[in-house]
Amino acid sequence: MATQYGGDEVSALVLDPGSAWTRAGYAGEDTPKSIVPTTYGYLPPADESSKSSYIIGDLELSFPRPSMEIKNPMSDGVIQDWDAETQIWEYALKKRLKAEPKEHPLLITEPAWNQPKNREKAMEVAFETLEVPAFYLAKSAVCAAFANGKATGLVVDVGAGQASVTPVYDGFVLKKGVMHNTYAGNAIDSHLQTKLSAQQIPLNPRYLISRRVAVEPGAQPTPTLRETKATQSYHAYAQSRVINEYKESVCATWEGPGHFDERASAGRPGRTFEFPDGYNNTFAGASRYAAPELLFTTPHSLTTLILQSINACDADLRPFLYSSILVTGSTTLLPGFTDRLVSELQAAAPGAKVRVQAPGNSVERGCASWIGGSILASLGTFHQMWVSRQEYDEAGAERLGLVERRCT
Ligand SMILES: Nc1ncnc2c1ncn2[C@@H]1O[C@H](COP(=O)(O)OP(=O)(O)OP(=O)(O)O)[C@@H](O)[C@H]1O
Repeated sequence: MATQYGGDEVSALVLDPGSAWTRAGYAGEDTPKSIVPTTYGYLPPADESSKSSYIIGDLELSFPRPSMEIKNPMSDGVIQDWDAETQIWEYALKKRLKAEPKEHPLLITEPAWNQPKNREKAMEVAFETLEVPAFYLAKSAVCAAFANGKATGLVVDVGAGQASVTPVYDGFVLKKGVMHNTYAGNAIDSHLQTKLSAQQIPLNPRYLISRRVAVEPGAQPTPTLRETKATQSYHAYAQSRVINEYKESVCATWEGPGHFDERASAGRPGRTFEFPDGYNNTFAGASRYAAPELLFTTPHSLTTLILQSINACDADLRPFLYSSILVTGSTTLLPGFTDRLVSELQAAAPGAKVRVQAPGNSVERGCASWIGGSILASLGTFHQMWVSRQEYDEAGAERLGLVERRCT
């Protein structure tokens, strides 16, 4: 479906920058065609006459390069390094999607806690660098609600860098109820890394292995390793990829009621996993359930975040929010997550009618913000909402006011 813009029918572009993945595609489509890691490689200038360069993309990061450092332009869900982020946007839109941003309006999603200066900067990059004809910033949580056919609800998003809770009412964020913290996928990964190292599992990443030798379950692996000049940050990045695979294949959330119980989990089946260097074993009990516990047991657990968010909203809205919780973000794909969330909330708010909606399909769960942005930007009425290039040019020093006024 195309968006009416300036009398012409052109599809808008939709860009959803996340801390793990930057998703891009055409409005009206079901899924983003371009999904690029937000983590990138940085090559410093070799000498005074050369320039630094950015290495972007899964494949490009599958092997180390001398002096390439691995970085991430985001912190706290918010863009900090605009030079790098701009390169990632250009890569996602031009190289991967093969789109020409000059010809399409662009909708970008943002977290509900984004700061005005950062919003202005996103608009500046869109108009000045990507040279788009029109631009809009939409709240990720509002988009995630739309993707699930809702204009009102409590959006609980657990991704890589952060977990957030955002009340959405009639398509608008209720700002006083926005809560977020960093207990999400990356925090689970760090916990797993500590535990796996304590078990003497070497976590050799793929790039290091020149030959793998089959070993018995639980035996130390005996691969032939390559000599490389990988930086420490590249090695850590490559290890984090292995931990991610382990987590996604082995880990689960203890579904409750109550916290993870070592004895109760004793009869549960384990999961077999083989590391790239050949180490393999069947992992059960704490190896599966302990790390995801941190979502529910830290002082700032997801349950606390949700209660704080609901209690910050008007009392007459609270029952409705309890009964329209929507979970999104790929960390919520951990088996047992939704059951545990329901059980924790029922225990913490007895009497409240708790209902949690979680799309079954992993793409819908991970890409909900993008999908909602795709729906929003393809609505016939949306063309009235875009900030046009003319408005941007005319606003001059008032650009901050323009983005704050128009992209509410
Ligand atoms: N099947 C799975 N089980 C558990 N965790 C998963 C699964 N699939 C992906 N993840 C984790 O989800 C996180 C990525 O979440 P998501 O896809 O929502 O990214 P994002 O939108 O870039 O994140 P953020 O919300 O932090 O910006 C990673 O930590 C990844 O390991």
